[in-house]
Amino acid sequence: MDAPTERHCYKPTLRWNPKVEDYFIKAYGSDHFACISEALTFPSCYSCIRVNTLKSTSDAIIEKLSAILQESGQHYVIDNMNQSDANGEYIIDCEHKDHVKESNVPLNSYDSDKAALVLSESAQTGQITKCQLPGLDYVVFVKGSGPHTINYGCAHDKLPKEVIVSRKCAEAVLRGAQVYVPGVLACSAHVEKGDTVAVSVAVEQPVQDGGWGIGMTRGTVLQGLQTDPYFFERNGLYIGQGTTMMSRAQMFRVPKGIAVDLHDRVFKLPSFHDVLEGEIFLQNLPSIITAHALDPQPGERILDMCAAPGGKTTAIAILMKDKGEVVAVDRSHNKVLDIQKLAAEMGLNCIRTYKLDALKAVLQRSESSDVCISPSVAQVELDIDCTTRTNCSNEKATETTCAGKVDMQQSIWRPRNGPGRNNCMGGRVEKSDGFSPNSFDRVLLDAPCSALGLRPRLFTGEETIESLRNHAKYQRRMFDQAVQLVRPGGVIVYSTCTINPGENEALVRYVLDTYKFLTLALQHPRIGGPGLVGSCELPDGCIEEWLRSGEEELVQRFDPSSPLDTIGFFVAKFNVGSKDA
Ligand SMILES: C[S@@+](CC[C@H](N)C(=O)[O-])C[C@H]1O[C@@H](n2cnc3c(N)ncnc32)[C@H](O)[C@@H]1O
Repeated sequence: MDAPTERHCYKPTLRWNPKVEDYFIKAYGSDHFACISEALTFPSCYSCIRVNTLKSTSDAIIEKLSAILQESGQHYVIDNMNQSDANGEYIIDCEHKDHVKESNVPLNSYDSDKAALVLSESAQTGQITKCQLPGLDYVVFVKGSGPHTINYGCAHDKLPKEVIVSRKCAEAVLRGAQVYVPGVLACSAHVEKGDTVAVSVAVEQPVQDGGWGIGMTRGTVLQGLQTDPYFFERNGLYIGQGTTMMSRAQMFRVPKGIAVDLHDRVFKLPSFHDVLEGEIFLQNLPSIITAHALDPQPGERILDMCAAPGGKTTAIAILMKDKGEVVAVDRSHNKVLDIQKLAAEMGLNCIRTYKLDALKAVLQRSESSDVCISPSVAQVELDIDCTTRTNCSNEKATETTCAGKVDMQQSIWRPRNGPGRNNCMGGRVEKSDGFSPNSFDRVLLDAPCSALGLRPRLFTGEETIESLRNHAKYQRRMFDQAVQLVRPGGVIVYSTCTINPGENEALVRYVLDTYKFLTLALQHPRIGGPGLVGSCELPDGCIEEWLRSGEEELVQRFDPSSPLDTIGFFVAKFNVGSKDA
């Protein structure tokens, strides 16, 4: 067999909107941005698992996972998970991270040395390791490997049979998933069950109207010729080789199932789909650290403003030992059901879920009375809001003012057999009209964002300067609601999974300039890097202000090209002073 070709390899290049690319180059410098852009196309080389400490322990989970991995015959590199380099910096051993050293991204001076030390200790235990950072021993890492070079068996006159998958499918496959039927876009002719196929991905290309698109009909027959759709565009976009689980005809006839068993992968990452349900949750390290930074205490009342699917909600509830109240809201009905399902799986009772637009999270009061009235006075919604109050262990005085009217409504609407798990009636999604001002001890705003930190990403061209600005406006309006809902003396944590400074440092600037009673707070643990200081001129001439000197060490910016090898993420924590000042 011939050696792998330039075509049959994994060397993707991210396509950015040119103005967005210019903006990021101004923000990061061209070398650093090139590293970030490259890192985004790779998955992290380890899986991060949060253990539900109310049901199990890290040691028990490590034992169970080892047994599961051994049984499933999944092949992993069983060498050092993490190691410190000569400077004592925290390096996760990963073959594709060569560019990390070139990028010279500084690790922050806070906990990075400690992280290096404790994580290098954990390296000695092998493939599955417990996080040694103080307070984070409920986090377990499982190492993967890659990128691997795959020999697709190309000879001069013979090309492999092929399957092309959608970008979303490929991004999931790079994280360890299988190739499922709905993700398959095209396949070679005469493919039968059991054939060996090379799998590549079709990434959006510029189209005539100036946008981006996939000009391929699902079910396209590939001839192995240069006239095949996306032939040249797929150079360097091969993600693995596998065995078909069904014929070509079936792939485009059946609605579901595994289409290709991808046994030779560019990245080998363990798949924990449906494994140890309720005992563990697969979660990015920065997300775990965000819940930790909020520092929720048992008995407190916490608001998670954009909560679905509930990763951080459940992390918060566990940190509170399931004591107190975590109010988890999301604007999507189905996503609220996801939070309920996760809370039930994890056996958490302190979580109450609501469908609510976070932009309208502050309850409106009627001018003529002290009674809380929603703009759309829906009876069932009033009842629901008050069900929470009657069950709440740490009600706030402001909320008891509704009691008279509430009792009446409850007698009409309360279901006979009472509320079920998490006070959700039989999986129903309850609507909320909002919450009283100053009624939460802590608020988490894990804002919807451009998600330009998620990994792996094979396309980013859809974001424009305008769309980035719209995300930022939306986040500010949400933050305005958070400020009203948190009590004086409370805490707000803001986070995003984007590398866009406009949604991160610029939000912090807006907050500190607008609300003088908010101050940036120290976060524990702090292993992310410093924030960006200064300002940047946008293409339309507007100046975007970021952090001021001294503020940068108070936020955590997780750089995807840094040795921590996480997704791109940002966390800011604010202490809330007296609102009268
Ligand atoms: C970044 S995700 C949250 C992830 C979640 N915190 C977790 O850790 O599992 C953002 C969420 O915000 C929700 N969202 C977007 N706009 C919203 C709005 N106006 N009100 C409430 N939720 C909203 C989306 O439905 C999405 O589930």
